[in-house]
Amino acid sequence: MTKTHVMALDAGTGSVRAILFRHDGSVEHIAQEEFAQHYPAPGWVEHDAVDIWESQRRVAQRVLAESGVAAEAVAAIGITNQRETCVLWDRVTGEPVHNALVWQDGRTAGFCDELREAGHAERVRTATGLPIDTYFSGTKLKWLLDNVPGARARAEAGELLAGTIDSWLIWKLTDGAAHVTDYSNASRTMLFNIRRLEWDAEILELLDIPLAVLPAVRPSSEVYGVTGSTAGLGAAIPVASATGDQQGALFGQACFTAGSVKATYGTGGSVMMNTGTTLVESSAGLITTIAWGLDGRVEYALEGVFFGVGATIKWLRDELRVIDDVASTAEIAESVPDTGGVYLVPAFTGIASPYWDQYARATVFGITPGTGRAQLVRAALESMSYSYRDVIEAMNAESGTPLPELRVDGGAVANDFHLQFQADQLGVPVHRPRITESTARGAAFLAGLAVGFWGSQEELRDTIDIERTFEPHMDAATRAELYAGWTKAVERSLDWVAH
Ligand SMILES: Nc1ncnc2c1ncn2[C@@H]1O[C@H](COP(=O)(O)OP(=O)(O)O)[C@@H](O)[C@H]1O
Ligand SMILES: O=P(O)(O)OC[C@H](O)CO
Repeated sequence: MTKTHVMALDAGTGSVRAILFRHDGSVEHIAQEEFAQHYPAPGWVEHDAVDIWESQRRVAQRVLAESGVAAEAVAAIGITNQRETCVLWDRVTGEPVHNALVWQDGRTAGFCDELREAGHAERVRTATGLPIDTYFSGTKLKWLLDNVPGARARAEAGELLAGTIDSWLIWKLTDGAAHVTDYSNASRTMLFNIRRLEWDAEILELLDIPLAVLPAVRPSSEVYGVTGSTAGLGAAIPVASATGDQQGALFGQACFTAGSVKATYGTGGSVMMNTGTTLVESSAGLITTIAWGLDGRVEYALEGVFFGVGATIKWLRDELRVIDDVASTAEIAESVPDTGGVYLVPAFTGIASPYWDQYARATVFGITPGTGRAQLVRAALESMSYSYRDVIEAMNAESGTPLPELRVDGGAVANDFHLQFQADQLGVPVHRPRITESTARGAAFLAGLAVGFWGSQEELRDTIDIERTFEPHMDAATRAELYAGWTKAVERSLDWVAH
């Protein structure tokens, strides 16, 4: 049968999606499901990996059924996923030995302190491009091996497999035939040497992690296997790409040349700059990471990451319950001229780039008797723009070339108020593409390239169109004054943590 579509599976932090892309890069259909978040203790965040798999399988089946596209017409499946989240499972039964520890989970803070105090930070950063932080998978995997009864012995006996969500999904999709990850996901584990392109034996020893549990590291665009009966899709479809979602978005926005940048606003978020085949070290709190492995080589990126982005908006809805739905926040924010001096620092699970403090917690400053829901909602939305400005200024300083414009994507870019404020705070135009699921678009193209559905990545560039550009309007004095307030609020937050 003629191949007409590629399916992307986007396993995000808050929801999973299956998206069918046509050959011209347009979207045929999207199926999406949210899944449960588990908070077993303050600062701990877990997902049930079986839940993720079941939801992912359901949306894959649904996207075919609802669109009427035959499974045989799907040229390939590409995976893109929340990164760092760690699963450990039994290689025979396929049962996870514990809930997955999510990237937001901070339970390994004490061990991270020990590693830093023992002087390992520089060695880890040089090898992996990462600061020692609870965010990355390495200490999560150690926690599972140390704390799940019998896990370490079973891992050493070769009975258990570990991986990030891409590995877990590929293993399930292929009926256990492939235990692999790609370079971009491997580079988020704090266990992978991004210079030598192999698991780092010294760090594995330091964290007491047996090599036998880890997946093989493969290019981001390659046929890893075909879908089996567990997936229930009705055809053996090649599983042909894996990419961490932020790197997927970099690819999906066609940021193929060194110096090109995109910003993604999901549950968490990221600003990422392609640095080509050059591994650039940051002295300003940015991460050095692998963008993708493709065409026989890896390319690198500089990244600033954010833990509290769309998660902050969901917190207003689910925990504080001051809004009914996230989409209403734009109108609520616009109902007041400003926040009245209120700043929300969204450090719910610590602060990442460029400050890196795993003990920071969210704070709200500047509350007065007149502060109400609208000011708080507006402060939450504005916090995204300020955080991204922090990182983009660091990138500008490091690259020596100020960013002329910003391409954005992810769920929260549906919010016009937010993008206007982002343009105002950066002082450059912000471009929103028509299809804001860039992560999935990247995964689809990487998969399509592996099976010859698309002939070159340049074809992707031609399929992107800008739906709206937000031009900066704010006067320089207001822009500076507002940002100065943010800077003070972040400093105070960090001080509070220290004392
Ligand atoms: N209109 C909106 N305004 C603000 N935030 C939004 C809006 N729509 C969605 N979001 C946020 O976007 C996030 C979902 O984005 P998505 O890219 O799907 O994330 P993920 O891949 O992490 O699941 C949610 O956290 C939600 O709060
Ligand atoms: O699921 P998202 O879109 O919030 O992305 C999460 C990041 O990959 C975490 O590093």
